[in-house]
Amino acid sequence: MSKKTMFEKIWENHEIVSEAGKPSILYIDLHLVHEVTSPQAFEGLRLSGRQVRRPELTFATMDHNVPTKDRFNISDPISKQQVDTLTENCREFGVKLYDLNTIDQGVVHVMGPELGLTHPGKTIVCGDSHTSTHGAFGALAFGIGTSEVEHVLATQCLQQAKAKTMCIRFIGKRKPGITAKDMILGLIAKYGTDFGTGYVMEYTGEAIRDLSMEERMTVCNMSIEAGARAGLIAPDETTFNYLRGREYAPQGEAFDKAVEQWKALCTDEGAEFDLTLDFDVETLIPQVTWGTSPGMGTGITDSVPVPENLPTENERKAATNALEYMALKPGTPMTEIEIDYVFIGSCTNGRIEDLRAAASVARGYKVNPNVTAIVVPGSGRVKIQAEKEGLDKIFIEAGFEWREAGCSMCLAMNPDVLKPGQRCASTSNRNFEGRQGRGGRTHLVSPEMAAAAAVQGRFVDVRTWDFKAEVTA
Ligand SMILES: CC(C)[C@H](C(=O)O)[C@@H](O)C(=O)O
Ligand code: SF4
Repeated sequence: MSKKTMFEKIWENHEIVSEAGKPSILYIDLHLVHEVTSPQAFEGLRLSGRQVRRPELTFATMDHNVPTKDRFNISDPISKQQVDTLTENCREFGVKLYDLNTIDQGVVHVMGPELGLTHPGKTIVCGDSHTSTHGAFGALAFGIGTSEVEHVLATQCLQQAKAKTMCIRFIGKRKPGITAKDMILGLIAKYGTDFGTGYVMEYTGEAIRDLSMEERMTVCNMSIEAGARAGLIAPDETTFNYLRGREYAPQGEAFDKAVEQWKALCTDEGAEFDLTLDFDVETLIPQVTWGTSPGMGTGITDSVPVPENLPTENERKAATNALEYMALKPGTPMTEIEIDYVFIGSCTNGRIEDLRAAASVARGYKVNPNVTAIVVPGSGRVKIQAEKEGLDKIFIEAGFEWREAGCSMCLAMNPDVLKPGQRCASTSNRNFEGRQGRGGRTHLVSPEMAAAAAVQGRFVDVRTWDFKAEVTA
C-alpha cells in the first residue's frame, strides 16, 4: 500500500468526484456560518427556492459585528442588519444558531471546537479565512467565499482543487517564555506571507506535540497568514482528551471507536510531502511585528529594520512604506516602542489558556496610565470559565477592561476600534493598514507580551518579567 500524508487520507475520504485535470467535488462534514459572509448565500437559496441540504451539519453564531460592551445594542445599521439577518435566516432555514442569549456565542473558531464540533478527519468550511484554526485537530478546514457558502448550504459539497502538501518541522524544544504565537509569528517572519500558497501545511516535531490543544489552534489559525490553504496537526492523546465529553463529540463506546479511526489518519511513516521546511524552536525569542503584514516581525531583543539594509528592492520599498504608516524610525529597539492600546482576544488568542497566561503577567501590576487595555474572551464559555477562576478580577484590578465575547478589536467591524495614529499591542493575527481602525497601528504579539506591554506602556521581553504569582487552572 502506498504511503500517504494525513491530508491525502482526509481528501480521499471525502472526494466524491475526481477527474484528471479538474477540481474535485468534496463532501463537507461541518459548515460553520457567521453573520458577515452568509446573508447573500441564504438570499441565493431563497431566490432559487432551495433548502439547506444538511441543516444538522450547519451551525451558526454571530461574532464580527457584536459590541463587547453593550452587546444587545448594535448602533451601526449595517452591523445590526447582518446580525438580524442571520437570526432570521437560521430560523427560516432550520440552522442551529448560537446567538447573544446563549453561552456558546463567540468567535466561530473558538466556540466550534468548544462545542466538540471539530473532529479529526472532518472536512470543515466556513466563510472565513481563519477556519484553518480547526486544523489543530487534524481536520481539513479552510475558508470559503460567499458563493461557495451558498453552494455548501445547498449541496453539502464543494468544488476544490487538490492542494500540494508541505511539512513544517519544528526542531527542538521551546524555551521558557516562548509561546505558540511566537512559533507561528517566527515561522512567518522567516519564510514570509506567501510561502504556503497552494499548499496544505502539516506542522510536526516535538515542539508541536508538546503544545496544548489551544496552543495548536493558535498555530493553525495563522496558517492562512503564511498563504496556506489550511494547516494540520496530527491528532493524539492531547486531541482526544480535549474532545472527550464535549457536547458534539461521539459519546461512550462510539468515542473509543472514533479514536481508533482518528489515530489511523496520521501521516504514514515515509510518506512524501511536496515540500519540507525546518524551523528552529531552540533559538526562538518572543516575537513582535513592526510592519503592516504578519511577516514583518522580529524578536523583542531586536530593532525595527533599516530598509536600506534589506536584501531586495521589493523588501526595501515594502519596509519603507510600512515604517511610514507605523510611524517608526528605522533602527529603533523594539523595547523602546510605546503603545496606546492593548487588545487581548480573537480567534488566535482569545481562549481560556491565553487569558490565564495574560493574567499571570498582569497579576499584582497596574496598566500604564497612558494605555487603554481590553480583554475580550473568545466565547461566552471562555468568559464564564475565566470568571470562575477569578481572572476577570485580576484584570479589572490591574486596570484592564473586561468585555463580552466577540471578534472585537481584531478587526474594525464593531465599536472596538483604534483612533487614527493609535498604536496597539494586539494578540490577533492581522496587522494590515486600518485593520483595527482607520490609521490605527497594530503590533502582533502573544498574550503574555501584550499584558506586559500594557503594564510597561512599551514592549518588554516577557522572559525577564517578575511574576508576582502564577495563575493556573
Ligand atoms: C469578515 C471575514 C470574512 C474575515 C475573514 O475571512 O477572515 C475576518 O474574519 C478576518 O479575520 O479578516
Ligand atoms: S477574531 Fe479576527 S481573525 Fe478571528 S474570525 Fe474574528 S475577525 Fe476574523
